Amino acid sequence: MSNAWGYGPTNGPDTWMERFPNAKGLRQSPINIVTKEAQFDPSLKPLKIKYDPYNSRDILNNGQSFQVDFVDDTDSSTLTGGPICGTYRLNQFHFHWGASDDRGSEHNVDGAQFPCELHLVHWNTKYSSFREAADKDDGLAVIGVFLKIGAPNAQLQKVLDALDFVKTKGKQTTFSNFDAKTLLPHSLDYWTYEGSLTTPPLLESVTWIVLREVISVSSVQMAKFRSLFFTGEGEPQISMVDNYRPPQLLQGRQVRASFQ
Ligand SMILES: NCCOCCOCCNC(=O)c1ccc(S(N)(=O)=O)cc1
Ligand SMILES: [Zn+2]
Repeated sequence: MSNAWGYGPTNGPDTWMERFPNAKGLRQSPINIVTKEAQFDPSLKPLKIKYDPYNSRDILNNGQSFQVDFVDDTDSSTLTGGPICGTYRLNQFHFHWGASDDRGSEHNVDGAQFPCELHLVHWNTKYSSFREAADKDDGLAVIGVFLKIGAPNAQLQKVLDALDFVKTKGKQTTFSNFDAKTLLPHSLDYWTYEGSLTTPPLLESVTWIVLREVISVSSVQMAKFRSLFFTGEGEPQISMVDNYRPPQLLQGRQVRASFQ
């Protein structure tokens, strides 16, 4: 397993194309969003987000990030409207962050990086499961939310308090009754483009929906993210930081805006 992909000097994003040919695909993510080149599309609908706290299940350190998993066997936590057709179910959310506050997000805006980026991952219910949807052109929709250094975020703190129990790879613990909607900013204005998973297998199946408005996170809270480890219990500790893929080529894709 030593050749597993990761974010280190020998298994990081620049090596991924060796085992995951999608890395050289034409709809890879993340990207740098050049705001002046994003075209307002009046046909884009408002996002409709309905999350039921009852569906939150557990929190897991998967060795690349940590994720909060949701029970997705009913349509009780869904994304509809926006650029997508049909109903997509919330499967999990997770984050990407840096070793310091000057980097960490995957998408950039006009060349600027944020210290952290939240991804809420949804799958198209025209397919029978996340796994079946994961490699379809219209299989997944991910909402990206930037975190900016500012006031402490009380809703985020509920997630961060659980990190003490999932410090190392493979650890998980129950995480119930969490309302993911409380992590969203007031405005649901967004940019959208066709892209991919930002980690191997880099499947080109994601409609990206990146929110324009940021949510806040304090520097102390960012230090909590950095207290996790990529490595498993009993292994030499490697801090879980800089778990982000840099921006990829646009390859002629259009980024649309839901706002003027
Ligand atoms: N293992 C072969 C089949 O793979 C199925 C899909 O990959 C499953 C694991 N990866 C993910 O679920 C997954 C989900 C979201 C993102 S991201 N960062 O693009 O939001 C990246 C990865
Ligand atoms: Zn992600």
